[in-house]
Amino acid sequence: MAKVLCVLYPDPSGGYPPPLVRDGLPQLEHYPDGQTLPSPSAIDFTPGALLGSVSGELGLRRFLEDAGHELVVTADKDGDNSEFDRHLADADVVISQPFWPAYLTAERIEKAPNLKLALTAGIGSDHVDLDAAIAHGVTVAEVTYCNSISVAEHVVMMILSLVRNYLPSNRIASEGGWDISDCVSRAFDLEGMDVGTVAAGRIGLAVLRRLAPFDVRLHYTDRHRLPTEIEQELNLTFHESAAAMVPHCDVVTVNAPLHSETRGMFDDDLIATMRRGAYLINTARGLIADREAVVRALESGQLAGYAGDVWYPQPAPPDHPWRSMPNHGMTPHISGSTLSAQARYAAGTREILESFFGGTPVRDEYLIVDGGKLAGAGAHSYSKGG
Ligand SMILES: NC(=O)c1ccc[n+]([C@@H]2O[C@H](COP(=O)([O-])OP(=O)(O)OC[C@H]3O[C@@H](n4cnc5c(N)ncnc54)[C@H](O)[C@@H]3O)[C@@H](O)[C@H]2O)c1
Repeated sequence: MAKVLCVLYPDPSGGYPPPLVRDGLPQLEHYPDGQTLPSPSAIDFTPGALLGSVSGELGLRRFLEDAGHELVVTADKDGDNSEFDRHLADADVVISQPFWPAYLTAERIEKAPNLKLALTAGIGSDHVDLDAAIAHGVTVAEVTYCNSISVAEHVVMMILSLVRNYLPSNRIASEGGWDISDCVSRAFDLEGMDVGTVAAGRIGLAVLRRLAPFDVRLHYTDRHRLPTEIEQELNLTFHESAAAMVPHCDVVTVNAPLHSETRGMFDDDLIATMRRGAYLINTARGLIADREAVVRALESGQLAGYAGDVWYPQPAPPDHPWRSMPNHGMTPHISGSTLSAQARYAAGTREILESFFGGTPVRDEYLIVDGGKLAGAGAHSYSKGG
């Protein structure tokens, strides 16, 4: 029987469970491109409940224990003496969410001789050293599409928040003020702007689709070009690279995975080629943007705003400069962990575990690494040497 080690974020400060805000969730039929929703044999949770924190256990305990497996759930993931490290030594499966990532470094994979499956309850498996997983025959899987639309909605929200100067204006209202000049001296309409996405995969394309009605000019770059019908439908301008695209944009959104080609992409040099006063929204991964370069660009006014929910490391330390830089709209890593998304990735996690323990193939679109190489969604979207 297997030992499943699951790393989740801490419970709410007010205790678990938090009060239910709404009754149930809307029913979806399938994902926008027709991909089937997660399809485990059953679920042992109520959709809409908080599943991603320690006491939520992704709704997995009954299923795993009934099958005779051991489930260990912890939020204690960092430092040499963490509970995660102690249990990793004989774990067969590690489950982690990108919001509170258990960094599966090469050293940690080395110390986990039984490890066969690293499962991301969410999307984005860069917290796993993929080269080490390849070398050690560890399968890496994630719940592809589970929160792509959740993130796309968040991106649209943050673009509008920055361009219209929403957050400072909300603060002024909350604090009893009526300083209209202060609110509007940084506020613009999005209409007519050039908006570009670095990557037009599930999230990037969903952002483009959602922005089209705003009467903006849409741009994208991706290593896979979109079908001509989609380019024509959305009137997209394709660019060969991010470097070729960003000088033409007022707003840039980053929606690519973190790997060798994207690490540190938004550095001083690339940001210097952007339009003065451009906005940069990064909900992909913190390390795609150079931490200090972003701060410098906001301080100089080269960027008018930066927003996102991804940092490095996570959780970010209290003195991380992105917490205090000017004109930012940062949040903790939340965009892909709405209660709606949690229901999908908890179900998808169970689906992957059912395949893994049942000896049937994990859906190809869920695979990042398998059989000692990049596979499935991983082969499409990642490069080795991340
Ligand atoms: N903030 C969050 O909560 C959150 C949630 C989900 C995903 N994400 C991040 O967003 C990423 C994308 O998610 P998705 O669902 O759209 O995945 P996806 O696999 O559908 O799309 C990724 C796209 O990136 C493209 N790409 C890869 N390398 C590139 C490069 N060097 N230049 C340009 N394009 C490149 C791929 O061709 C693909 O089209 C994830 O890998 C993850 O890092 C963040």
